[in-house]
Amino acid sequence: MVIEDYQQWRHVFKLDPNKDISDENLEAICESGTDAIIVGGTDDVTLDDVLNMLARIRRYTVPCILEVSNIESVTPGFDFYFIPMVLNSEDRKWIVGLHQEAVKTYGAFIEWEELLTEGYIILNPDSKAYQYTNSINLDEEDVVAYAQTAEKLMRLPFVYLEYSGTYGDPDLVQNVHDALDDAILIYGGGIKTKEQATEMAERSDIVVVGNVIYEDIKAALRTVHAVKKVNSK
Ligand SMILES: CC(C)=CCC/C(C)=C/CC/C(C)=C/CC/C(C)=C/CC/C(C)=C/CC/C(C)=C/CC/C(C)=C/COP(=O)(O)OP(=O)(O)O
Ligand SMILES: O=P(O)(O)OC[C@@H](O)CO
Ligand SMILES: [Mg+2]
Repeated sequence: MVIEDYQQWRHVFKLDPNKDISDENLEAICESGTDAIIVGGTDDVTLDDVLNMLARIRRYTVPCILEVSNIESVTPGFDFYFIPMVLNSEDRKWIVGLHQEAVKTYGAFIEWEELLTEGYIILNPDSKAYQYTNSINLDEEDVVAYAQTAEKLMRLPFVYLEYSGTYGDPDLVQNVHDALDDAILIYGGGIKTKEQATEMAERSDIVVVGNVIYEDIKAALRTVHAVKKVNSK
């Protein structure tokens, strides 16, 4: 796979290693035409579950990424490793602390070109990810400034507006998109319909669809075509 391929991605499914999915549904997800599969979750992500997910997804040609949530569950074999830095966390460990520890311990074994950093901004106070990472509440100006900090000062390839579990504010997503020049804007959270997928695809670069896979597989699959139909970035 060409390393720059991700710059063209528009739609990604996120599979939680901690949740069950049938072979039939996994095949439908992998063969859906989505651009990539992210394996990731907030808590209880184990090496066994990650390895199992990787082996099952590798039966298909779709690119497969591990979004690292803890160091114990990292394994070779993924196309990319997405590394979240939670910019609005109160606790330095989620911004750079765990990362420094991982580099200190495993630096010699890391294939750096496989790692891509995501400037995470977590916006749903009720989500597990928000609570787990001690994130803080932001107004719109703060969000835009964090996004620009990620792009202009930290030069991160991705800014991730994370509404995990709830549908976000399209105007805010649009304003963040307008404020960015180079970073790829990822939107994730609460997409359950093709209309929502379209709305967020019009305002971001990559749309992530997660939980609905486990609730309504047909609705999840419909989001792929909806996103691919949107041209404007
Ligand atoms: C190839 C190989 C084996 C070499 C070794 C390479 C190596 C060690 C690479 C790692 C290098 C590195 C710098 C790692 C970073 C270390 C680390 C642990 C960083 C912390 C990352 C972080 C901030 C995690 C927080 C969790 C988080 C933000 C998760 C986001 C995902 C999310 C919101 C998922 C949705 O949640 P879900 O669980 O689905 O929630 P619901 O159940 O409510 O839906
Ligand atoms: O699970 P949902 O709410 O679709 O969110 C997708 C993704 O952004 C979660 O990290
Ligand atoms: Mg989830």
